[in-house]
Parts: sequence; C-alpha cells; structure tokens
Amino acid sequence: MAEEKGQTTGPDQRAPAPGPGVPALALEAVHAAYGPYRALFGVSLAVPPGGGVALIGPNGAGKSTVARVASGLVVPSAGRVLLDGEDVTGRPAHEIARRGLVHVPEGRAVFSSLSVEENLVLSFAARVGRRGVGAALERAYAAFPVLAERRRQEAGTLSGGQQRVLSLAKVLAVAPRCLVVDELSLGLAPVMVDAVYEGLAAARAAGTAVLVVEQHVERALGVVDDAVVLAQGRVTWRGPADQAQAAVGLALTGGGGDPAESGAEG
Ligand SMILES: Nc1ncnc2c1ncn2[C@@H]1O[C@H](COP(=O)(O)OP(=O)(O)OP(=O)(O)O)[C@@H](O)[C@H]1O
Repeated sequence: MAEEKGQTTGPDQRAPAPGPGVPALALEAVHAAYGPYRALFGVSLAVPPGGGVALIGPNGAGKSTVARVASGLVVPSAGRVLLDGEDVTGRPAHEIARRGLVHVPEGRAVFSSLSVEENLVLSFAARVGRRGVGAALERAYAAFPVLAERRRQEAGTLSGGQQRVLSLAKVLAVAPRCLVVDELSLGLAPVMVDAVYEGLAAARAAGTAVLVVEQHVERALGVVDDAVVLAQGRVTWRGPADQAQAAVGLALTGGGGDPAESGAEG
C-alpha cells in the first residue's frame, strides 16, 4: 500500500557523484498502489547524470505516481528506487531531498502570506545555508526577472503562472543533482511556459538531471534527450525524444495496456 509522506528540506547531504554509467535516478520494476487501487505495474526508467527524460502519457497513466515514488512521497509495493546507484527505496522524502533530488509537484508550492523574497530566502537557507543565500537570490532573479520585479509582493497575490515560476526558482538556484517536475506548464500563459522551460534548460546546462512529467508533450520533448511513454501504469515505449512523437500519438489515443489488468474502473 502506498504511503504518503510529507516532504521537507534540509542542508544538502548528497554523496559525491559516482562513476560514469550510474544513473542519477533509476526506478527498477516499480509497482505502486493507493490502497487497493494499483497504479504502477513494473515501471523502470533511468535518468543519467545531467540527462533529461520526459515521462509522457494520457491522464491517469501514473505519471505523477512515478514522480511521487522517485521523491519518496509514495513507497513502492515492489521494485527499487536508486539515487546515484544507491538504493533509497522506502527512505523518507526529506532524506531523499537532502541527497539532492528535488520534486516540484503539480500545483503551487509557495507560502502565500510571505513575500516572493521571503519564500526564496526560506528555501535557499534550508538548502545552502545562510551564507549561500545572497548568491542564490542573485541567480534566481537573473534567471527569472519577473520575480525580481515582484520581490516584495505577497506570493499569494501572484498569478498562478508566477507562483509556478516561484516554486521552480526556489529549487533551481541551488542546482539540485536531480529535479523531478510534474506538469510544470499546466494552466500557464505561454510567456510563463517559456519562462519555466528556459529555467529547465538552464538547470540541465548546469548539470542537473531532469525528469519532466508533462502533458504539454512538445515542450517537454524539446528539453530532454529521451522519452518514456506510460499508459495505464506500464511503460509502452521508450527511446530518443526526437522519435517519440509517433509513439506519443498512439499512447494518447489509448494505445497499450489493458484496463482490466490495471484495476481501472472504467
Ligand atoms: N491519492 C490517490 N488515491 C487514490 N488513487 C489515486 C491517488 N492519486 C492517483 N490515483 C490514481 O492513480 C492513477 C494514476 O494517477 P496519476 O496521478 O499518477 O496519473 P497521471 O498520469 O499523473 O495523471 P494526470 O495527468 O491526470 O495527473 C489514476 O487512476 C489516479 O486516479
């Protein structure tokens, strides 16, 4: 049975990077369920150090569940989660975060009564310590000028898109080893979609491994090397991002998987 756990952050306690060929993040034959409802059936994927993988598929395919398994918010019922080759299956989400994996979940992850700058400072202090805060703030404002303009504004009064940018900026300025982003562009104005994808490209350029969960398929494929297609809790295709469009078309119109086996109710 899946177990939901709260995610907190703390000082970065990541281990030194391992040798070449070891993925930054790997899921091996992961099964996961919400009570009696089985959501994932033997899902395997790997994100190389500094690499980018898009996880795509229709509504309810299990994409967010994969993201939650990666970050420790959902504990797999079978299979393993590896960070830099180390088995972290069942470890609490805060420990996984300390090892350098950051999950930006669907929705807005900001403190609405605090200002933009207070949100950033809190997040940076927890990750890089007080002395690193000034430099992290500078990087965040340089990457996302919209936040610099609104640094004193209460986060709760920002538009939805600006809040998404803020939740991304909170993690990107500290160069996580691995970033898992879930539906980053959902409901955003095009200019904000550009801003968050520029942020992701910058993170990759700085060496962060990225797993992008996204229904906005074309944008996601543009920022990664490889794609994994999920349907009804199973991987139905994997390969280079530039070959994924045809496979994605099939998956999004219901190709692959058997609803009866997946436990779907209709
Ligand atoms: N907390 C939960 N409790 C029970 N069932 C859940 C829960 N979260 C997700 N599910 C179910 O698990 C399945 C996979 O959900 P998940 O959110 O991982 O899919 P998804 O591919 O991310 O879809 P979407 O794009 O709609 O978010 C769905 O059938 C969903 O209804």
